[in-house]
Amino acid sequence: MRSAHTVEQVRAAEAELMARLPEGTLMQRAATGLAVAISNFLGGTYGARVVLLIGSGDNGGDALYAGAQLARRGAQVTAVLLSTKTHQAGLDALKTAGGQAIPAAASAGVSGGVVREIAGADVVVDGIVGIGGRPGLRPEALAVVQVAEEYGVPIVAVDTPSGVDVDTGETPEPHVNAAFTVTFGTHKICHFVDPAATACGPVHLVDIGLDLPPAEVQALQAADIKALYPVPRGESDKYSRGVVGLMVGSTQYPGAAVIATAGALAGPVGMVRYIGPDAVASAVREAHPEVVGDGRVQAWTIGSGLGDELDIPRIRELLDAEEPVVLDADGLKALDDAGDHVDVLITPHAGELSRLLGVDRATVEAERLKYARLAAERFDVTVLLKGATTVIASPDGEVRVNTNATPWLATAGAGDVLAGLCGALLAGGLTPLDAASVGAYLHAAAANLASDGAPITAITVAQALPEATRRLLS
Ligand SMILES: NC(=O)C1=CN([C@@H]2O[C@H](COP(=O)(O)OP(=O)(O)OC[C@H]3O[C@@H](n4cnc5c(N)ncnc54)[C@H](O)[C@@H]3O)[C@@H](O)[C@H]2O)[C@@H](O)CC1
Ligand SMILES: [K+]
Repeated sequence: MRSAHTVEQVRAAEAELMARLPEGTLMQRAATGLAVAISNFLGGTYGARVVLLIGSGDNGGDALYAGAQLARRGAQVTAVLLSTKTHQAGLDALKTAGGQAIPAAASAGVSGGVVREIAGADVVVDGIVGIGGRPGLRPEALAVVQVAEEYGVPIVAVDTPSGVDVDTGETPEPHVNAAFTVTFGTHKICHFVDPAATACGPVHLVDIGLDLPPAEVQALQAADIKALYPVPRGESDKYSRGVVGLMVGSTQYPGAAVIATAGALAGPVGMVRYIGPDAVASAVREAHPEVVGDGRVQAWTIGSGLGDELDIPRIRELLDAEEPVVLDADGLKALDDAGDHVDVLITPHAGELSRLLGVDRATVEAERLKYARLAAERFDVTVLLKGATTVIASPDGEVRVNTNATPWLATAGAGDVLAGLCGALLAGGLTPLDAASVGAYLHAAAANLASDGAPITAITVAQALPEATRRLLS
């Protein structure tokens, strides 16, 4: 499991550890991890040209000490100082190791010397701000970052890409877009939650020995998902494995029923029931002869592709009943904020969540964590907010993210597969939070297998689910 902590939690853990260690130990640990990551990225240090962008705080200190280590191993290192205040001991270490430092600005804009240094660099190190930073870049920082972007020089973010909102993953202002990020002690929320997560690139975690409290946000990994998956036991039969009922698709969108059913059949259940118009039920049985009609179920998937044919009173009855429900797409129109919905998992994309909450879509996309949490609290449901990184928020405040998706998964019907699969996982006995976590992970894993760098369709994702599950469980 990967854990992300808040700035406040990290600061407290750092303070506690720093009090027990000789001064500067943590920063040296951070700088060494950073220097190793940069050296690996460059494929060696000798003769490499490294430019450090240095802000006023300890984030710059990390970059300066790492720069000193790289200089000692033969790199040509230049620190561009963005503030009148600089981490002095780090700067002294860099100079002692043979590095140089130059101020960023000339009287008008970035100095020609700085532009030449950046243009000729193999890598630029963003030590502008870390966890002490507010969102946005000051004009002089923005100007040098733009020079690096213009010349296509990869930027390594120290701890966090400067300019992002560390605790929310929001990017309301200009920020660094990193080729990769090297962080210390634990992940921060911006590493997991988009849009900031995208700005981080791959994130390398350097252990500096922090003793941390429970995380604010967790990203489950393959081993965690494997441990949650409801594998049938010797004594299981088709009923004890769980039966899921699907109330999805319509004469308007019969394909949604076929696709969601394919997702459910690839889940851990023993049986799938389909409830819908006769013509759609025939199409479902033609594609999947094993599907049966109405009867007792352990969980429902409701809503994908219902179009205008949704029966809101009937859906509300099922939401209030004992069996857990996955509520997707058009079915979300039946959700109200009265009643007990703790066994309900909703699977909106940003547009659907924006309609539920009465805010515009761009706002939800910009503040995904906030609105996923808000909806979980307001409707007393677990929310799976779809996107490049999926945010899953439970009504008791627990938050998980899923980060293994491929952009190829943004294809019509993919959400129907996910809804069917999550319903099967609920019927298999998982809690809404775990069903959402396992469902999002396997859905993305199947998409990666099906795609392998090429376009995919929803059905091919559903068809790849058994292989993705096999690889997970083997
Ligand atoms: N103290 C230590 O021993 C350790 C520090 N660490 C490093 O220290 C960093 C935190 O250092 P600091 O607390 O000094 O804070 P930062 O270096 O993140 O920020 C420094 C200062 O920049 C100014 N600032 C805020 N927003 C800005 C913006 N948008 N543009 C320009 N300037 C802005 C503020 O005055 C802020 O205090 C971590 O991110 C990490 O890189 C880690 O190495 C772990 C150990
Ligand atoms: K940074």
